[in-house]
Amino acid sequence: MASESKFIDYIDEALEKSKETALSRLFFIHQGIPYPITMCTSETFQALDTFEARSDDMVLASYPKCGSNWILHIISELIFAESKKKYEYPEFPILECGDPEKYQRMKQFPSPRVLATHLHYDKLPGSIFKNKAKILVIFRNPKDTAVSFFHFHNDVPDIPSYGSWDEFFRQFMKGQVSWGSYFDFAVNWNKHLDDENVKFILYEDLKKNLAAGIKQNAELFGFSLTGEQIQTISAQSTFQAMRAKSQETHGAVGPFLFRKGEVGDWKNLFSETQNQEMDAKFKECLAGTSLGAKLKYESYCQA
Ligand SMILES: Nc1ncnc2c1ncn2[C@@H]1O[C@H](COP(=O)(O)OS(=O)(=O)O)[C@@H](OP(=O)(O)O)[C@H]1O
Repeated sequence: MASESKFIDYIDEALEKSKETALSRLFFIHQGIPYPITMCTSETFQALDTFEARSDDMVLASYPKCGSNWILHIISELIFAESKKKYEYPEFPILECGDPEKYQRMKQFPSPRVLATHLHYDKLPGSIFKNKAKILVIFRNPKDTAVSFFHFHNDVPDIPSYGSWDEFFRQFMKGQVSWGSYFDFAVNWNKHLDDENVKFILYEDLKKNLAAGIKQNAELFGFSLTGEQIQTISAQSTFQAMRAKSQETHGAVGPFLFRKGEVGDWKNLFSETQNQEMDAKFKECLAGTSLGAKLKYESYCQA
């Protein structure tokens, strides 16, 4: 039965498709990047070229498992605080997921529209830049990102599982997971973090100081909120608060999506060899870069 939430309906449909999909058949490649056939189609990618961004669209760009649902929640609370109207997602918020007609329907949606995406920078529709939509780029340290990704596959009963953490790690390092390589995604974004209309936020910073992160997001998207409103949103955006409501907000997958919400969980899975391999990859791709410094790798991945 269809629920009241488009969000939950979409997730349930994707889970239903996942049940019949073996890991070996999960991906299709579009412009060199693997995407899950349960969420993306080449027809939708083709239609995405016709998507017209607006200058007041709020674009949330992240690699999977870096906290997009957290930021989506914060943004909808910011909209609620200012408009007093609950922000209902008229479509599943990941821009590249859904049926090809979604971009036609989106033309009718009132502003502001909130669009999340896991697309790499160079795969984003050109109208986002042409029409100067604001983009918030969310990053999380690669070790916790990989661990979160692995658990999502292996904990959710209907999503194809990997044989072991070691197998997942090998595929993650090769970029043969949904939405491709974390490191390609990062290298691509590294050149654009100082572009006009682009702001960066780090999962670990948000975790350390939620109120400051919420304030920063509010400023980027032009919300003027009181300190009290920021505190209220902070209380509703903690991991515990979001996990407690996750079934209501995200359906059956909720408790798996809001799994642990910690920094440093990688220490429970990474072997010494895997640590060395990822440290070397980080060095090769990001050492000495602006994003490399912003990720605070020594603090979050080596301490
Ligand atoms: N409020 C809050 N505080 C701290 N951490 C949070 C919060 N909300 C979501 N999360 C954690 O974000 C991870 C899921 O990331 P995404 O939402 O980007 O996942 S997805 O790619 O859209 O499937 C996933 O990380 P792990 O718990 O490590 O698996 C979520 O728990």
